[in-house]
Amino acid sequence: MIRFDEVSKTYSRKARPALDGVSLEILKGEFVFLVGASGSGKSTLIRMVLREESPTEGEVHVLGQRLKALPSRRVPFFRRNLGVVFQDFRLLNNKTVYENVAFTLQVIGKSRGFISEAVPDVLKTVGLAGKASRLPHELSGGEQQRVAIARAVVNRPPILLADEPTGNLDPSTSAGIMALLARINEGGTTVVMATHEASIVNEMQKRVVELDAGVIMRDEASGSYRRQLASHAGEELA
Ligand SMILES: Nc1ncnc2c1ncn2[C@@H]1O[C@H](COP(=O)(O)OP(=O)(O)OP(=O)(O)O)[C@@H](O)[C@H]1O
Repeated sequence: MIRFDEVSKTYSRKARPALDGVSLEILKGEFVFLVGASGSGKSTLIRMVLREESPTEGEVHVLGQRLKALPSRRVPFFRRNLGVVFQDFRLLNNKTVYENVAFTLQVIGKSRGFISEAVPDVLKTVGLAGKASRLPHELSGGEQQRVAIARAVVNRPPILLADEPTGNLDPSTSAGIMALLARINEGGTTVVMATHEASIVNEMQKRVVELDAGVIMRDEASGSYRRQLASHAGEELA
């Protein structure tokens, strides 16, 4: 689904690399947390999957496509396969919940009939069936993030990328968003989520890829926010 082969990224020649020799394979249907300190390269990795950034060295493959070989004019079409959610929701503030979700489908040329079925369906999935005509400012933060998730998945992309999707939410609202992401993942969507929130990662026990200064220092099939020592089962390292 997603493969990084020895990928490095240096934004400017003087700076240290944001990613440094990263090799990684993410399979269909996986739920993967990207963790690591601020500046460790999580967002850079996500932006590379979207082909918003290109590697300085190495190759990125997404859905069988070698991204380096993808012509720029085909990038918008390629991105239809990728749902994206950010910390700051990025909704269109003058459009209703319904219009925010419908808009993405209009842009890619879906028929009115398709849109009028798909939008109520996905709003129901994210728990916003009764709020279709609200404007974003009439919603709580958690509800706004649900709209953003609805918009990201309405076209049923095989991959959902989430960059700190719970970063602006309180713990109980975050738990609801994580339950929603888990449900979307159970439907077969591959989810890659960058986060700083230890409790969420510890709770979910999914694959954890930890970056440190652009290097993968840990990749566990079912892990916690911090590396666990086998001899100290259950006890976290500081
Ligand atoms: N557009 C850019 N131009 C120059 N340097 C950048 C750019 N984007 C990121 N960097 C640098 O690359 C490194 C990795 O940044 P990145 O945003 O990928 O980290 P992160 O792990 O997502 O951090 P955070 O958790 O704070 O979002 C940092 O040193 C950052 O300053």
